[in-house]
Amino acid sequence: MTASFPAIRMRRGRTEPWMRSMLAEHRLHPSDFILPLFVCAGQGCEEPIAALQGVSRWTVDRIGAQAKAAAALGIPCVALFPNTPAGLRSERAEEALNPDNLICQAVRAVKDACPDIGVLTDVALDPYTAHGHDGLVDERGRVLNDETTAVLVSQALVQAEAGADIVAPSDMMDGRVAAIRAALEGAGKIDTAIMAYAAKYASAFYGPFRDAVGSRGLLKGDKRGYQMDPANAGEALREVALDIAEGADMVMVKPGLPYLDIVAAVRREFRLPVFAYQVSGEYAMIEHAAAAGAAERDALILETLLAFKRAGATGILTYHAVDAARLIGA
Ligand SMILES: NCC(=O)CCC(=O)O
Ligand SMILES: [Mg+2]
Repeated sequence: MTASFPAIRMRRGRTEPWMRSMLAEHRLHPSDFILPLFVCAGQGCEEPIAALQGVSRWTVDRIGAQAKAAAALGIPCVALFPNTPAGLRSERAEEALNPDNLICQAVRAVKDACPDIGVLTDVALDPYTAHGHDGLVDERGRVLNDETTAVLVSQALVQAEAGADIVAPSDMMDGRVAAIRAALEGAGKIDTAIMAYAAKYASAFYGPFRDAVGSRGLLKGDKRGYQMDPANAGEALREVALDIAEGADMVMVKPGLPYLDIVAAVRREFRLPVFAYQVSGEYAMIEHAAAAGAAERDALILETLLAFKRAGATGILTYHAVDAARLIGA
């Protein structure tokens, strides 16, 4: 017999839906997602965010219902972000330490409405500074590392005290994970976890988020003095190794899709949960592509999210979490 047929027919595994389902190496589940929620001042309000079509800011009295709806879909955790009123933003971000600020009120509201969902809060000063940077700045406009870390420690404690389950330093200061861990232990907050934004890149994909939290136009200069250079991969592994050594329970890579090589490398190198943040610009690209008729929205959502799983992500922070959980229908 002549070998006039392919020795191996890969297509046999693709013939029928049941076969494809049986052989799938990765799949999406609602428990893969963390839903970011934006909080605004006021009462009884939903404020649609123009730059993030389909995403809104919610007042504290309405945030609990959003978390409840997410939990009902099987989403295990929400990430809360405040749009601090302009009058409360300052050079030194004092409002970040107010135990009754928007974020603390929102944490309590979510916990009241839905005790079973996890609450993650961002530790960084950009929603509270008048200059839009994640930390305190010197007279030349450079972000001060150790002075900022001291404020971040207090901010993390205030959030943990309000009930945050996971504090997520997103500032990229050196040494802040160790300082926050030590302070949490000292305060008896031994179960408050730290998800370190370990490899956060200085990215062009954050634009719509700055609208969402009201810091667009405030930023003086850029964040390249503390966030990572998109040119670098090895440096990301060093950042992750440091955050692990300092006591991070889980790490994050951000943005998401353009940095899947980093997610995959972190997964290969380390044995701890690694999350990816599909950021606002990625969300906007999908929404705009779908609105322009370039591609089918639901398919884009599911394919991009599945790509994170394939790369090795434990979970994904995504503004599409609710849509995706509905689409999966698990
Ligand atoms: N610390 C949280 C973010 O910076 C989010 C960025 C985005 O969604 O563009
Ligand atoms: Mg670092």
